[in-house]
Amino acid sequence: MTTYHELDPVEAKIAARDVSVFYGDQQALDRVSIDIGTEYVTAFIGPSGCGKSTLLRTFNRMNDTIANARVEGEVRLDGVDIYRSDLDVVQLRARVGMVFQKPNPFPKSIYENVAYGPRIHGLAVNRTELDAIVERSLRRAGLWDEVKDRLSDSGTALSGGQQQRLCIARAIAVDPEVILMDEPCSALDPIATARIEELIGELKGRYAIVIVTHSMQQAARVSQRTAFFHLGRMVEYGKTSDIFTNPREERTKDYITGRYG
Ligand SMILES: Nc1ncnc2c1ncn2[C@@H]1O[C@H](COP(=O)(O)OP(=O)(O)OP(=O)(O)O)[C@@H](O)[C@H]1O
Repeated sequence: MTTYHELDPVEAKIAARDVSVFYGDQQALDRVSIDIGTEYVTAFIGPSGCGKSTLLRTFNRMNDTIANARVEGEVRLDGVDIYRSDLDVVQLRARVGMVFQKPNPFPKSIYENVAYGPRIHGLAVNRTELDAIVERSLRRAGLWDEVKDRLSDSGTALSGGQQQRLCIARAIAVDPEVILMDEPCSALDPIATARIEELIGELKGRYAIVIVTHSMQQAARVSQRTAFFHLGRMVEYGKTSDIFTNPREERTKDYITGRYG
C-alpha cells in the first residue's frame, strides 16, 4: 500500500514518490511518498528504527555514503530527479544542507568553518565578500554576537549549543534551499535546545526545513507539518495541530498518547 497524503496545494520543494530503502536485504523504508514545502517546518516523528533518518538522508543522497544502502522510487528537488546519474552530488548537498545529531564542526577556526563551503563553491570573489557571507551566516544562525570577537578561535572550543549553531551557519553559508536536521538538539541541554528551536522559527519560510525529532513536544513547538512513521511506513502526514489533537490513524493516536515508542 502506498501512503500518500495530499497536502494543501503548496509548491513541493521536495517531492518523494514511492521511496523504498534497503540496507542489504533489510528493508528500512516502504514506498513513502511525501511533499515538502518551503513555507513550513516539517517534523518526522515515530518510534526508534521506523526510518525517519533514512528518509531524511534520501533527500540529499547521504545514503550514497552507506555501502549497502539502496534507494528505489523517486525524489525530486524543484521537479528534478536527484538520483539522475549525471547529477552533481556536491552541488545537491549545498542546496540541501544537513545538520546532524552531534554537532560536528571542522577542527578549524570559527571563521573557516563557515567560509569553507562558500570558498569551494566559488560564492565569493574576494575576502570582503567572504567576510560578508561569514557574518551574514553567523547572524542568521544567531551566533554572531557571541563569536564576532573570536572568529579565529577553534570551532570545537565552543559550547555544544554554539557548535550546533555554527553547523547551522555552515549549512546556511552555501545558500541552501533546504535544511535537513537529524535530531539536532539531542546532544544539547534545555537552554541550548530552546535557542535552536527559536532559530528554526526564525529560519522558517526562508528555507524548507525538515527536522527528525524524538520529542513530540519539540515537533509540536517547531513544526507546522508532521509526518508519523512506523515500521518503515509513513502512517500519517498532515498539519502538526491535526496530528497531535485529531489524528486519523489509530497508530498515530497510540504513539502520541505514549502507548509505544
Ligand atoms: N547504515 C545502516 N546499515 C544498516 N541498517 C541501517 C543503517 N541505518 C539504519 N539502518 C536500519 O534501518 C532502519 C531504520 O533506521 P533509521 O535510523 O532510519 O530509523 P530512525 O527512525 O531514524 O531511528 P532513530 O529514531 O532510532 O534514529 C532500522 O532498522 C535501522 O537498524
